[in-house]
This record gives sequence, C-alpha cells and structure tokens, in this order.
Amino acid sequence: MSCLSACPSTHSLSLPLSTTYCPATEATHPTAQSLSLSPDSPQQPAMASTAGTVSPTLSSSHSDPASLTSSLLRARPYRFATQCATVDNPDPQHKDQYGSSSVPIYQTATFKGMGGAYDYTRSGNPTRSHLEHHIAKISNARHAFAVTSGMGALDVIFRLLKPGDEIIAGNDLYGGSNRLIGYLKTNGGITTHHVDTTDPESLVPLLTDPARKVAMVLLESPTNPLLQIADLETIARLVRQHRPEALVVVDNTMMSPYLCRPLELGCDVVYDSGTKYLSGHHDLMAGVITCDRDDVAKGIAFTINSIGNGLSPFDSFLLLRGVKTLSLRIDKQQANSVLIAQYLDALGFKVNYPGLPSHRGKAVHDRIASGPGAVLSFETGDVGMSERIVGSARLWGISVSFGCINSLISMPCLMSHASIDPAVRAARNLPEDLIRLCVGIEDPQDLIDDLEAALLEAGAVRVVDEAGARATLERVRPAGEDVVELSGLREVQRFEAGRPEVERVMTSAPGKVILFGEHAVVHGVTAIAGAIDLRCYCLAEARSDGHVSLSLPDLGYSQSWDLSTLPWHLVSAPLSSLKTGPKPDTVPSAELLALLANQFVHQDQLKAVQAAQAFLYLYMHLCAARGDAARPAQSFTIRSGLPIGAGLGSSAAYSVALASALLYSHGVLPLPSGPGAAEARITRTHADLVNAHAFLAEKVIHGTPSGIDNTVAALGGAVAFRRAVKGREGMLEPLGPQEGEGAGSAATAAARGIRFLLTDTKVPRDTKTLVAGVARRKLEEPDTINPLFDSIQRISDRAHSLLASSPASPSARASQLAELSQLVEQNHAHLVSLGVGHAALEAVRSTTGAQPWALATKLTGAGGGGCAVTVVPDDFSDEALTSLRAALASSGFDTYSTTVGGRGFGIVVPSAEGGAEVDSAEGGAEQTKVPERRRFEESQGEELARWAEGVEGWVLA
Ligand SMILES: N[C@@H](CCSC[C@H](N)C(=O)O)C(=O)O
Repeated sequence: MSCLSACPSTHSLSLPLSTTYCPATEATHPTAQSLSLSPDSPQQPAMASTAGTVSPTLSSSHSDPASLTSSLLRARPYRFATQCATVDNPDPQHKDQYGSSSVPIYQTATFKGMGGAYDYTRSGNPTRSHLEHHIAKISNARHAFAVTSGMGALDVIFRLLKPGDEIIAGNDLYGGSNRLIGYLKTNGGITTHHVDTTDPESLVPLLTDPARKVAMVLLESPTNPLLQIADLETIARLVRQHRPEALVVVDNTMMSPYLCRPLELGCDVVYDSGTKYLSGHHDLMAGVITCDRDDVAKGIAFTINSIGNGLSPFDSFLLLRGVKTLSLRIDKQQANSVLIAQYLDALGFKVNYPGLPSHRGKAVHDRIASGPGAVLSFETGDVGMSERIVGSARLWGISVSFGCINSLISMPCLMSHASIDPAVRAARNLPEDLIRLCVGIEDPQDLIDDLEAALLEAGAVRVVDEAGARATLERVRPAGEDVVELSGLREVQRFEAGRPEVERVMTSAPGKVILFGEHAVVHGVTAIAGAIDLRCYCLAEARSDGHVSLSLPDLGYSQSWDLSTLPWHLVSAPLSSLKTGPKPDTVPSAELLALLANQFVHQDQLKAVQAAQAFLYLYMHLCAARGDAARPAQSFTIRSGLPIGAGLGSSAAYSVALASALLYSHGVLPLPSGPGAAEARITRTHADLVNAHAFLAEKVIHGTPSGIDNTVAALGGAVAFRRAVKGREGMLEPLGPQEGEGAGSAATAAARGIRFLLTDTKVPRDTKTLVAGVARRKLEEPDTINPLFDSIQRISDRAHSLLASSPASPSARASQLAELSQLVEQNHAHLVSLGVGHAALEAVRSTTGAQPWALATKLTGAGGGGCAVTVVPDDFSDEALTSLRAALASSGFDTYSTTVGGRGFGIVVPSAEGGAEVDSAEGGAEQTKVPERRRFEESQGEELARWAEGVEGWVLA
C-alpha cells in the first residue's frame, strides 16, 4: 500500500526533512505479503482482535462467512502496540532492494546524482525518513520531524515566533524549557507569561487582552516535576475561540503518543524528548515534533534544514528500534509506578501522581490520556531528608531524565530544574525537598525494597513492628508537620468517645450485574443493571475503649484507630445535610484523604486500604454532619458473599452495607418499623439517604464512579442508566420499586425473579485499559464503532421496556425471557467486536450454549476476562443447572446462581425473641441478635448466605 504516493504533499526533494503521513490510507493493515515488502513489515499481517472472534450473527447471515470475516478483520486498523512494532513505510523510494528486516542505517553525508530524493543528510536521510514516517503513524499526525534533542525540538518550534510575540506557559515546567524562554526574552524580544495551567480560565485574560500579542501557548501535562494536569482539550478550545492565530504547543514527553495524543485534542504542535520513552534506554539524544498543519510543517522543515539539527542516521536507527517496544515498556513502567505511588502514599508522604485517586487533576487526566505514566514525585517535608533518601538509594540510579527502562531518582531543584532561579522556584511553589522518581521495568518488589531501605537509612520512616513477613513502618514527620497534627489533637481532645445510638446493627446489600450496555455506557449509551442475590454483610457493634475498628476477613485485614488520633479538624464543618446526605457532586476532600492515608499500617493491600479509607471517611463525615461531640466507639466487621473485584459490584455492596450500618447505628435513620415487626418497611427516602452516603464512599474508593452500582445496591431492582455526555442530560431510572411502594416492596420489574447464572472466569482484567481501548477505537474507527454503539442502544432500549413490563401469563413470560436471551447474544457479539472479549469467556459461552443446556450468555462488565452472565429460563430444571455448573467448574470456573432484580439493602430489626446470642454485648438498648457468630466471620461463599438467611428479622429495601 502506497500511502505516501496517495497523499498530496508527498515526500519530495523540495521538502525532504519531514515525512508527510496519510492516516486515512495507512491506518489499516498493509496489503498482502509480497516481495516488495518494506523493512519490518509483519510476517503475519492479520493480527486478530483481542478476542479473535467475530459476531456469530454477522458471519452466519452471510453467504460467504469466511470472506466476510476475513474482510472485517482486515478492515480493522492495527492497535497501538502493533503499529509501534511494525515499521511500514510504503513509499517506493524507501523500499530496500534486499528486503532487509530492519531499516538500514544510511551512514552517508551526501547522495550522488541530481534530482533524487536525497542530496545531503542535513536536508534529509532515508533512515530518518523512515523514523519520521513511523512517528507520524503512531502519533496519528500528518507530519513528523526528528531532531537532535527535545530542547532542539523546542528551539525549532520557537523559531516560528517573531520578535514582539508573546508566549503563555505554565508555572510548573521543565527547567530547560524555562531557560530557553529566558534566552528568548533577552535575545529575541519574545516575552512569556507564566500562569496556572491547571485552571484553563487563568489563560483567558491574556488571550482576550488586545494589547497582548499572544502567538503561542506552551503546555505540559502532566507537568514536570509536580505532575499537575492541564486540560489540553479545554485550553486548545479557549485558544481557538479567543486567539485563533496562536499555536498551542505541547511537550508530551511524560506521556508519549501511547498515553496521550494532543493533536487529537485540538492542539497544533506536539514535541517529545525522544531521549526518554520513545527510545527507552538512555542510549541516545533525540527530539521529535509532530503537527497536522502543512504551513506549520513547512516552517519547521525550513528551520531544521537551515540550522542542521536533523537527527543523525545512526540515532534515527536506534530511536526507530526503541519505538517498537514503546507500549510494552510503558505498560510495565506504569504498572510499577502505580504500586510505588500507592506505597509512598500509604506511608503518608505527599505524592504527586495522576494514578492516585486523590490526585486533584485525575478526572481531567483520565479524559485526555489513557494512563498515568511512569513519573511521580513526592515531598518529605525536609530538604536534608530528601537528600539522604536519594543518596541512600542503590537500585534507583541518581540521574536526570526519565523514560529509561531503569528506575531513576532525582531532586529536581538540584538537577533537572536547577537552571531555574531559586527565588523563581519558590515563587512558583516548587518544593525544594521534592524527589522525582522515574520508574523502570524492574521487579516492583525490588524497587520498593530499595526505596524502603533508603527511607529507613535516611530516617524518613521507622519500624514499629518487625513481626510478620514485612515490617510495619511509620513515617517520621519533620518538626513542622507535628505542629499541624498537634493542633488537630488538641482540638479533638475536648471530646470524649461516646456510644452509638444502637448498640448492634446488622445490614446487608446486594451486588449487581450489568445486563446490557457495558462499555457503550461510557459513551452515552443506556446501560441496564440489576441487583443480584449475592450480598455483602456488615455488623456494627458498640465498644467502650475510645476506638473505632474495621475488620475485613475476606481481605485478611483488620485495624483499629484511637478516635483521638483521627484528623477531626478537617471535617469540623458538616459537609452535608443529615436529611439528604452528601450532594451528588460532592468531591471527597483530597486533604482529608491524604491525612487518612497516614492511618494505615497495611499499605500493601490496596483493596483493603481503599475500603478502610472509605470507612474512615464516611464514619468521620457522619460524625461531623451530626455535629455530635461524642464520636461513638464502634467495631465494624464486613463480610463479602460476592467475589471481590470480579465486576459484580462488591465495592458498592460494601459501601451500601457500611453506610446503612453507620446511619442506623448512629441514630440518623430510625430502625424500620410497621404496625408489627413483620410489616416493617424501609422507605424510599431512607434508601436514598443510604445511597447518597454510599456514593461518597464509592468516590473515595474509585475516584469518579458513575453511581449505578451503589444505586442498584441501595434500591435493589434494576436500573437504566445513561451518563451525561456532550451536553445531553444523564439518566438513572429505577426499573423496580417507586416512591410510595416501599423501596423494594413491589415487583414492578419483570427482572425481579429472573434467574441468571454468573460465571467467574477468574481471568484478571484491567478495566481502565479495556475502557481506554474502546475509546481509542471509537476515535480511530468511528465508522465501525458508532454503529455498534447505536445497535447496543437499541438493545438496551428493548431490554428496558421488557424489564419494566410485567408479563400477564407464563407464556408471555417465556417469550419475554426468550427475547432477553436473543438480546444477550446480540450484545455479546457487539462487545466482541469492540475488542473486549476473551477466550475464557468464549469457553463459558460454548459450554452454556451447548446441548443439552443451550443457554444465552454474554460477558458482563469490563470483559477481557472477568464474569459472564447466562439467562436461565423458568423451565430450566435444577438438575440441568447443577450439571451445567459442574461442567463449568470442571473448566476451572466459579459459578453463582442468582436472580436479578431482587431487593436492595437490608437491616435486621431487633426483636425481643430473636436468634441465639453467643457473645456478650456491651450494655445498650436495641441490638440485633447475631446467631453463631463464628459462622458469620468464617464461612465462605454460599455458606455465608445460608448463615444470613438464618438471622431473623431482615427488612429489605
Ligand atoms: N543538565 C541538564 C539537565 C537535563 S534534565 C533532563 C530532563 N528533561 C529531565 O527533566 O530530567 C540541563 O541543564 O539541561
């Protein structure tokens, strides 16, 4: 396929410096293998989708299934990793006469003859052209240029400016860029205004001031070294609106084209230091520039030829080789970074990393990029301590730069940002004690071990308990920080721990299954989810020792806190009304979350730490909202009858069970009552209050959850949910109980009572990557993906009306289930086409779809592994279900039989003659009787549900 010859501004002698890339023609697979292959073309060009399967509906309805399947496979553009690995420059001028597998190094200064493509390597070189073509391809850019360093790239870009022009740049930016900006001011008559680029509005006064000659906006996101986030998309829009002639230029080095492609967000020019992630091995210096505008490209090409800083043939070869493994390296470096950021965060350091839920810019970053990257920074509070940590590290190399496969540690103020005047650093709030970590591909445990040794040797942490596999550490806080804590402590010591209103409360909440619309829901399509009858259980009990504790036996976690040591001063102002709970747009306080993170000794258990953080946040929030000085001393034990982290809403079930236990035990909600205990009801208003609190807990755990999971867990039934996107309002419509019916009393949804079989493939998946992959395909292949979303919307709409109706007869019910089964099959086929299938899910489908069972199954949730959901018709016998479960178990899958659309959260209402009580309750009036407590704490899976059924007095929403 000859992309370049098809493009109007083909590589030519007059413009030999850059390669013009034509994404429309080359984004898809190359043509069949032939002798004219260019170097590095894949030997197996038909790389299948992730799932490797195509909708059975599509293939079976076509007269020639093989050819349709084949053409569908061929029509798909390669994914990013494949694009990186396949160097495929189809320009006939670049074909190698020997078919070399890698691009040769044209180590020559001159080329013989006249009128050829090349004459002089300063002006152009085939090895560099190959590299530039490749960079343009993976950046989805029309033009790309390779120069001798990242700063060389910025210099070339700055030469698009004229004396008198003005630049807007960030407060936090790389020291080398700042130095060049200073040079421009002194020698080029070009001035720069530094603003807070985390707030797009801060640019508007300069953009709209007619006296200002703003010709360029220079952005980094995340910034170097504070990892702050600039909303590139919004800023580009504001610049386009107010100053259309100005260029938006982005230093994308931290992200690379793998994680962020600013041209797609509306920016004009993007540059990367190729020294870093693109090459990956710190064995060359390079810079790359990409842009779409032909006039800008022409100016850049002119400068590079004039000053002669085009990348040398040998470095072009090395960089091309490095790019091939870009996504592979970043995936590993990023995964390591997340662990290291969590480790430092849990120790109580102030960590700057957009992969942490508490990062201020996380929501914006998640919108404009597909991963947090592999650079993070943290503060110790003391310059000397930071110097000792850096000096004590061994595996972490002390070095400037980042993006290398080896992990590096540095102090920006002494190294990469030393060229910024200390007074300017102080004015721009760049902490002198900041340590920057650039994470490599080593084993993360070795990295953490080395860091931990350095922290210990530097006196930044101390051991508080050496028992167990890993010592428990505590951060040693510099003197300045103690003052803050002490003032908090003085304040809280005025209060005494009290007792809860209800001495013992037991609650539960269901998990959920997404029946239709997963993935598409992210893009504004309706999703349908329903409550399942696997539940989470919470037991809250009074204690009298001034502590609050949390025990999560399923995660092997237990911790208690002295109430007087919690940072109460940060929640002294109530965050919400007790009547309505936290508002839907309440954002958890990053400051409080950061301080709460100091409270955990088990930093290595991410899920448990997140759950505990949500617990403390909710507990403290409720105490503050009650305005009650007496903070009740309580212990909470929470068990999960749901598989954790399998996409069945275990965290929402946890949040709802916890929120309801807190609200009832603190007396915010009265215990449900009715004319007699049997008629006790939970009202919709009370369920909404539980839901509002649970949503806050979900935000603490997940950052920006949609709210669908906690709503299903609180209210039960089924819901139709649509996100608000592109100015269209969102929707969260319960398909089950309505106000006045008792939150969960009426069987209005046909979903109630429909049996489903859930199968956990136990294949771990990375939801975020799968979601990002679909989003990327939507951008790259709108003509393929948008029709799939439209079809999923039609499926959800149909399911919505089916589930909202109540079939009048058994035959109507049978037809309803038959139609639901068809929708399940169709939705699954679309999900596979979106690329989120997995062989294990297909194995489940082939078992459930085989005779004698012949049931419809789809993946549920993120896909790529995880769980599958199978519709079980009413006439499907228990024996058949047992044999099907046995067949699935023999393939190594876990199965759960459930009904969907059942009841929401529940509470055990105390009764005088309840079940046998086995442990001593401490005083108190009302309390739930808990039979066979050991079974509650120790039984597994369905045995836990059986235990719960034995507890008398459940009232369910
Ligand atoms: N001595 C060099 C420092 C290079 S810093 C390299 C890189 N951009 C980083 O952020 O680490 C200089 O003064 O330029």
